[in-house]
Amino acid sequence: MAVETKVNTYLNYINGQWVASSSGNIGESNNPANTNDIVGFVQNSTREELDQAVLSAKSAQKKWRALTGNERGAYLYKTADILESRLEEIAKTMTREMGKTLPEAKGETARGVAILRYYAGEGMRKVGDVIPSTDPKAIMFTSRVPLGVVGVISPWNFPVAIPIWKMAPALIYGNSVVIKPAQETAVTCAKVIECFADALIPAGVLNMVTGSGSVIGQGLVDHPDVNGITFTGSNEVGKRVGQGALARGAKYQLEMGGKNPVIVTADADLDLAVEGTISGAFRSSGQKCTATSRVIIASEVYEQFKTKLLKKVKEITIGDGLEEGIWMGPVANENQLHTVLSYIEKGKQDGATLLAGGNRLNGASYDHGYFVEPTIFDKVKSDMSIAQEEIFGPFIALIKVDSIEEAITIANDVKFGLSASIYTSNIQNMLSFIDEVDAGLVRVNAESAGVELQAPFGGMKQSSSHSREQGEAAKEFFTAIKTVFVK
Ligand SMILES: NC(=O)C1=CN([C@@H]2O[C@H](COP(=O)(O)OP(=O)(O)OC[C@H]3O[C@@H](n4cnc5c(N)ncnc54)[C@H](OP(=O)(O)O)[C@@H]3O)[C@@H](O)[C@H]2O)C=CC1
Ligand SMILES: O=C(O)CCC(=O)C(=O)O
Repeated sequence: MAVETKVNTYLNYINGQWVASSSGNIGESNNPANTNDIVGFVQNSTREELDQAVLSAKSAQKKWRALTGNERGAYLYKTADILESRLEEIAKTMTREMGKTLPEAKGETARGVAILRYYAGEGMRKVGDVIPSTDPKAIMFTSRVPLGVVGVISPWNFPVAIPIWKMAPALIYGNSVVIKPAQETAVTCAKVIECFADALIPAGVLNMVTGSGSVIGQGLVDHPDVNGITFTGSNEVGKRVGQGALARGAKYQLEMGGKNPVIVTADADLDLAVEGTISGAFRSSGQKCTATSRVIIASEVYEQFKTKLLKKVKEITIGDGLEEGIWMGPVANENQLHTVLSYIEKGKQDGATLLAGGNRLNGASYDHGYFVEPTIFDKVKSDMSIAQEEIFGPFIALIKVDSIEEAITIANDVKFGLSASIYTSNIQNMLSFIDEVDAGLVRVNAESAGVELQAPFGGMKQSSSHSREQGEAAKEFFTAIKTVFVK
């Protein structure tokens, strides 16, 4: 619950109470479109608060798991209704806190509502199978039990959808939760938690502790009473989270980076491909793990595609995402800005040609924000760092190829394997791509970003811990299977 001051201060939510951190230390959450705008103050918490949250989650979980799935689902339905009634306000907070445009933020909040309803319904679906035993007098079946306390570590790029797609399945299957959201978007997360609190979720079942990744995030990873950790964020931190959880035998799930390719073949509908490239690469300022970052184009249509792409990129309006008519907002923070600008320099140094963008935007409404132009590099080789490393900004690399085989080889020539897309009208191209591309999400004649909540989501190679989130797949992580033999 917010404390009424001029700029609200957001508290931790522990054991059903909104409480300040004993550190007395609060941090500012700023608007990346205008850093003078303070969105709220959030707690920089200590390990003690984390311990209290885990303790209350542990004791509340026993009663929570004893409820029927239907009863747990009722809390999620109620939370969904409350979130829906606050959609506009929470979406605006999201735009102010991390920069994506208001229509995108509204879409994401609506997606949060839909995810809650999906998992509320999951409380009424089957949890096991009957398996024939070799003993004719026995019955054998599987059942599922919750893990216990689940730690959620979430990033700033989807501040409503990602926390919800982790918390909702954790809760419906009978786990209790401690969430540590990215400090960057802790205000938006606090508002989501308010919706659960207003739905009267029992005390201790859901807890939020804000603070730094190295203290609260690492604390969750190391805590002996946290039985499962679900993480989305960078590869570097994700690997540390996985290693920490593995070291003490906790279950873990990691969703990390991408370097997602779009292949454009000679027979593709080029207008459609350009539209999908622009949307996949530059929506949310390219800050999606599923964003397009490499465009691999058949030599026959390379120049034609490039001309159409350059024309379309010029139409992008950049500014404060709260303003009408703005298509692309700022990047989320100063670090992101520096990362993007440094890759622009690297691209030039490595010998690629800057085709469009490449600058931080200056002047009147841009001076207090982290605005960078949509950037396109030409003549990129697959071994250049701009073609290999996740940049997480409005940045694409164009690569020319002479065959579908070469296109797929280049598409796979990175350590990531999250999402991949192809634009083609040739069925054989489609089938080869679907079969051979290393990606957890394969998209044909559609942009690389775009996830449906009822389908499994996750990557191959270093994009994930090989697990899947969302849809029914979430059950695999948030429960443990028991095989039961009764005679
Ligand atoms: N796959 C994806 O969707 C995302 C990928 N990224 C990638 O990561 C890059 C950097 O973004 P950044 O925000 O720094 O990502 P991080 O991986 O640092 O942050 C993700 C989450 O992990 C937390 N965290 C940080 N350090 C630790 C730790 N030692 N132990 C446990 N949790 C920790 C963060 O907390 P806090 O923020 O409070 O420090 C945040 O909640 C981006 O440029 C992008 O490449 C980023 C976000 C999402
Ligand atoms: O593309 C999407 O909708 C989801 C992307 C995502 O999960 C992420 O960027 O972390």
